[in-house]
Amino acid sequence: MRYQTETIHEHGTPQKTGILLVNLGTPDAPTPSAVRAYLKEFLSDPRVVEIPKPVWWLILNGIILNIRPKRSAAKYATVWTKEGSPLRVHTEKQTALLQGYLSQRTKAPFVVEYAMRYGKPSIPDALHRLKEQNCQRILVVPLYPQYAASTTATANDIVFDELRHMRNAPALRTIKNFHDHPGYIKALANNINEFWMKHGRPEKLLMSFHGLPQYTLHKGDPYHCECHKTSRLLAQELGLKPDQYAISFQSRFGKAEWLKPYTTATLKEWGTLKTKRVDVVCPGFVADCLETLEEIAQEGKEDFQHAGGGEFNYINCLNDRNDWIHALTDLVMDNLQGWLNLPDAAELEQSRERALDLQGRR
Ligand SMILES: C=CC1=C(C)c2cc3[nH]c(cc4nc(cc5[nH]c(cc1n2)c(C)c5CCC(=O)O)C(CCC(=O)O)=C4C)c(C)c3C=C
Ligand SMILES: [Fe+2]
Ligand SMILES: [Fe+2]
Repeated sequence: MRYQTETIHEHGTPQKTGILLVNLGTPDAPTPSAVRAYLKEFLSDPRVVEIPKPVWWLILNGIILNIRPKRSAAKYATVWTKEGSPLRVHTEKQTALLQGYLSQRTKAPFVVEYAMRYGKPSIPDALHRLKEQNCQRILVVPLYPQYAASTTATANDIVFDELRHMRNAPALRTIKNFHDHPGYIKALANNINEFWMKHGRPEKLLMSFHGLPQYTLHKGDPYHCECHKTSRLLAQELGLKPDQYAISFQSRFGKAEWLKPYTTATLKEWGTLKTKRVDVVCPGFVADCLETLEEIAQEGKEDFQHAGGGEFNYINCLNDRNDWIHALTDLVMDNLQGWLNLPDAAELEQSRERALDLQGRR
């Protein structure tokens, strides 16, 4: 009786749990037209740009989409790989690895899919794929350690919107953030320590996070505080004293003030001070992308050294590291409490029979 409704529709097939990893999205190709389509979707999202629609529409279509696609495409071209955009390549690997790690941890049937908030594969398509594979429970995992309305919340919006149109909608859980998850912090520290084991320690470690407009802090985004907590925990794990590291915010977009200090300003200042060696890590990104490989590893290095700085190293994101995928598996398992005892196929078949009897259909 417990599974009456499902059994009529699902005909005794065992239910599965779906895990949906969501990242930001990336263009299909490093070309102005592909970048334009991507930017149009991204920058038309009112969760990302909070300027009244008519005004923003004119700026976006009149100026930004005429200038930025060409410039950004040239930047994308410098980081593009044979397999495609780094963000997509890493997210695909993370998806496949998580599927494997979960099946080692538990016998419960899982399906792991990934989606991009902008571009492909879309969140609605991924949700339908999960439903087709009989996932009646879905855990959404936005791959942003620190929560922001412009990243985490907008990904959730699309999920919720899609479920509104489903007759037999799955149960749904979302992960808000994991900025202080011990496994995530430990994986970040291991990654940095491994780099230092090979190359020695820098004079300064810069922890650079993606920026946000400053008004988001006053409007209530916990993002700024969560970035600070991540950096504090990471410094603690690495045994760094306050003068050995700093936090900064990168990727400023537009004319408004963004969270400070800016990454470029910090790197230029450290260059001017003749800092001998700086290592930069980007803990807010779990996968390398344009913002890390081009903006930090290339432009950041140039900013620092042009101002007079010495050695510059960019330390890669967590990508497909074993300890990080284990941490992600832990995070997922922690959020599946009470969901793992799925009914087996025989049990479902029995209750289906009962349900059909009750409906007088046999
Ligand atoms: C990690 C969290 C991110 C936050 C927070 C974020 C906010 C944010 N971003 C823009 C504008 C742009 N971001 C762009 C690229 C980009 N941003 C993130 C992550 C966050 N953004 C990632 C992972 C990427 C890389 C995508 C890739 O394909 O590799 C871009 C596009 C590139 C460019 O033209 O510079 C823009 C534009 C805003 C306005 C914003 C918050 C208000
Ligand atoms: Fe961004
Ligand atoms: Fe950028």
